[in-house]
Amino acid sequence: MKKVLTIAGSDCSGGAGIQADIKTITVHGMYAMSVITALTAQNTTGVYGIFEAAPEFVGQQMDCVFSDIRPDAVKIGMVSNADIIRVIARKLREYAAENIVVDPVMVSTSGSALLSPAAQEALVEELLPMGRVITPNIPEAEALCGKKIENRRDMRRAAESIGEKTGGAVLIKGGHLEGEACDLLWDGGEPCWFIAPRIENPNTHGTGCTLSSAIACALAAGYPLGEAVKRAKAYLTKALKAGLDLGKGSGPLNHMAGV
Ligand SMILES: Nc1ncnc2c1ncn2[C@@H]1O[C@H](COP(=O)(O)OP(=O)(O)OP(=O)(O)O)[C@@H](O)[C@H]1O
Ligand SMILES: Cc1ncc(CO)c(N)n1
Repeated sequence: MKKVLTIAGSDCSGGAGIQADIKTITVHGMYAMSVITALTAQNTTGVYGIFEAAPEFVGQQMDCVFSDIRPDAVKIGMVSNADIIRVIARKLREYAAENIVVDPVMVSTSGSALLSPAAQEALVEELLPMGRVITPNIPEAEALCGKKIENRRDMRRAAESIGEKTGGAVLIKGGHLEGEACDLLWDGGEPCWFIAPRIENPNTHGTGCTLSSAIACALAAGYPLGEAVKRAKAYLTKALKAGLDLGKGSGPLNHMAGV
């Protein structure tokens, strides 16, 4: 059985973060492991509290995972502070982790900041260059390239500029633009578009977490990056289309509907 590790924050409401990742990995028929960087008190209406893990404890969790059950792929989500980011980067290097997908989580779907400015800098310097692919959404891509993104042309320019900075592939998710749900993968050559119809479903809590863990699963299964993104997007689209409607705000996906 393939093993996939998620390094992320806990979402007690179950739709994003560690919980979304474990559900996604499990329905892909893979063995899920988790290194928890922070506990969040959140639900479909917002993030109300964040309790960060001590950096040494994040390191200890990584030692326990890598020294025993080596992951075939690693997904990184919310990492919250610079010291945690540095420990994660050091341990990933120490264990020569493979197939790393970094979702540079900065803001929640509900608009709350999940990353401090100092942590943003550490993320860019230390963690993004380790990713086989990084998966910013539109506001995150804007923060990373310092320019506004309003259309597909802007997405293309941003992907190239971010990719040149980090040295790896970039998938910019277009969920926050209007019209079709277009994501752009840039891996050094001609960019590749992944286009799905926009689903009229306001319940999009955890779409980004779910997509990045599904990409990690496909990489663990041995698919090349383009195929991994294609499969992950198909999974995400099905999970969104299933039309689960829970909570008072932007609700979660049906992770079970995707496979
Ligand atoms: N209404 C929608 N219909 C179809 N696909 C969507 C829709 N909204 C988002 N997506 C897709 O979901 C994936 C995640 O994109 P999105 O831009 O929502 O990420 P995100 O903001 O990081 O997510 P989150 O912060 O909610 O976890 C992308 O593949 C995007 O195209
Ligand atoms: C813990 C966590 N990670 C990521 C997101 C992004 O949606 C969230 N809301 N919560």
